[in-house]
Amino acid sequence: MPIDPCCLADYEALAQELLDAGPHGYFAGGAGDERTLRANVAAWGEHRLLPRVLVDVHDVSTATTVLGTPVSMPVLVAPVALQKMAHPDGEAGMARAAAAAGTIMTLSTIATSTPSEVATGAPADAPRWFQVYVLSDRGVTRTLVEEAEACGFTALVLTVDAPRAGRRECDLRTGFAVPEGIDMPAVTSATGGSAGITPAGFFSLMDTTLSWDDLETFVADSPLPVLVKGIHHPADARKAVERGVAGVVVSNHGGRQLDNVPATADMLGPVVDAVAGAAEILVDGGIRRGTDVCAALALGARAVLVGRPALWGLTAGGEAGALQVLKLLQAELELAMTLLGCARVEDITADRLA
Ligand SMILES: Cc1cc2nc3c(=O)[nH]c(=O)nc-3n(C[C@H](O)[C@H](O)[C@H](O)COP(=O)(O)O)c2cc1C
Ligand SMILES: CC(C)CC(=O)C(=O)O
Repeated sequence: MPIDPCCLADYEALAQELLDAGPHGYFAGGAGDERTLRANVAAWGEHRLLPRVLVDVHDVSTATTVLGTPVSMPVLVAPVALQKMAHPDGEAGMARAAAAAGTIMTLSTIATSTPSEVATGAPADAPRWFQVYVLSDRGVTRTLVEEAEACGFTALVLTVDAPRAGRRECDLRTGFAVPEGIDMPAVTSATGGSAGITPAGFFSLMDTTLSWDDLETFVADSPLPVLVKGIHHPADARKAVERGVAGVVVSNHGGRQLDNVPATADMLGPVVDAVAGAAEILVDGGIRRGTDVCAALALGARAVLVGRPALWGLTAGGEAGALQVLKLLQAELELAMTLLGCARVEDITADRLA
């Protein structure tokens, strides 16, 4: 790496230097005018933190649990497609980095590795989640989910905010298509090949009829806990909980789907209130600092996920780079907790918001 990155933005700059315009635009870009993409980052900064002093902070721990699973910190790796396009280490490298950091990695349906390749390429006992896109060819989805269950993934994350791709103008400008040699097994199973496919191409595989009844059946049939990802409206969070989900991920897909929706920092509180403790609430979008993690927890999230930051680390240094990013966020979180007067994650409550 050309410089010693000292914050996540440094990794972002490194990733931009290393990637061609097409892949960079796909990874970095958002929908439309990218208002929501920018708002996601900015809005965490609007929730100001209010320290309490003279608290014993000689021994601060970022450890917590998510759905009962112990993790080193309330920061998980979000599902991100096409990771071998960032670095040959791909999803297995990301899974090893998450395991080394003591946290959970979520594997995308549109990954460049199968669930079993990831499971064999990373420590067997590390917790991993599998993100589910329901494709029109439901047999492809079922086979992938069964493979993930068989090789030890511990939860399913059903993404519900992406029946089509948002209007991603970076991809239109660069004419982005998946480069030769990058295979997505799910796409290949559904179509016979994945060379040269565009974002519109892979989104055309989605089952756009997906409904609340499907969610109910999916949860009832799943041997694993199910989280639903892409919830914006508090009433939808309640409906998901009524159908038995174990967790709700407040997410606008990193500003990549419908532009002009609120920042996730602003959607979180109403969802927390609506769910009232009946399921764990996670949030993603724009988390770039340990202080952002503190704000999310103070607003009632159990944990956050990071998408692009982990990808910048992977781009910059493969598995080692992704691990550095996760460790950096953990160190920032530990420092923020110390200065906020919170020795334990459960001490980060609404009382610490200005
Ligand atoms: C390049 C890229 C690919 C993504 N692929 C998926 C995916 O396959 N499945 C999914 O549920 N979300 C996907 N997401 C959304 C992320 O899981 C997450 O919601 C988002 O990145 C969070 O915002 P952040 O990047 O600001 O952390 C993707 C995001 C990016 C940036
Ligand atoms: C391959 C896509 C379906 C992945 C995705 O969710 C995205 O690009 O945001």
